[in-house]
Amino acid sequence: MGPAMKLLLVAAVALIDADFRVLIAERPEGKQLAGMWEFPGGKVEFGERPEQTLIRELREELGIAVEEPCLAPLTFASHAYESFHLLMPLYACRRWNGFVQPLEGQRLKWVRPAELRNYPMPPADEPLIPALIELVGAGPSA
Ligand SMILES: Nc1nc2c([nH]c(=O)n2[C@H]2C[C@H](O)[C@@H](COP(=O)(O)OP(=O)(O)OP(=O)(O)O)O2)c(=O)[nH]1
Repeated sequence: MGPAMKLLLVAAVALIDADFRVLIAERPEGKQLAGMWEFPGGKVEFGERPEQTLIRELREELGIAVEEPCLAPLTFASHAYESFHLLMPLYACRRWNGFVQPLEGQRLKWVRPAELRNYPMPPADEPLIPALIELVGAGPSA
């Protein structure tokens, strides 16, 4: 065993629209992994369940309201970054209230799962793409 590594729990969600596209957001300048495209979400705070984290983050970051039964577990990432080990459940969500807005100034894109590979994503995210393709299909352009 190597030195003890901090385990970081982050909840993420693939919002899926009526055209079978998935929402990704660009990580802003100044943050770790800046310029990479990621799924909305964030760190699970003390006392939170991952579903509560997502409901909170989706309200804060995108201005939409999601109900817990609409968050379906899809897959997860387990990835060793240099200074922590990321454990990141990825949920899928097709229903929400309100319109997605970039409330934190982040760039947003709706993309077909098969096109996710055209966007630089954090290394933890790449293994998650096949599960999304499987779930919603690659789309007509693939
Ligand atoms: N939300 C999200 N985070 C991801 C993904 N892939 C991935 O490696 N991460 C990592 C990046 C961060 O280290 C961590 C998420 O933390 P965060 O977004 O809540 O926090 P942050 O690094 O922006 O820092 P902070 O200022 O909010 O503390 O998980 C992803 O698809 N979505």
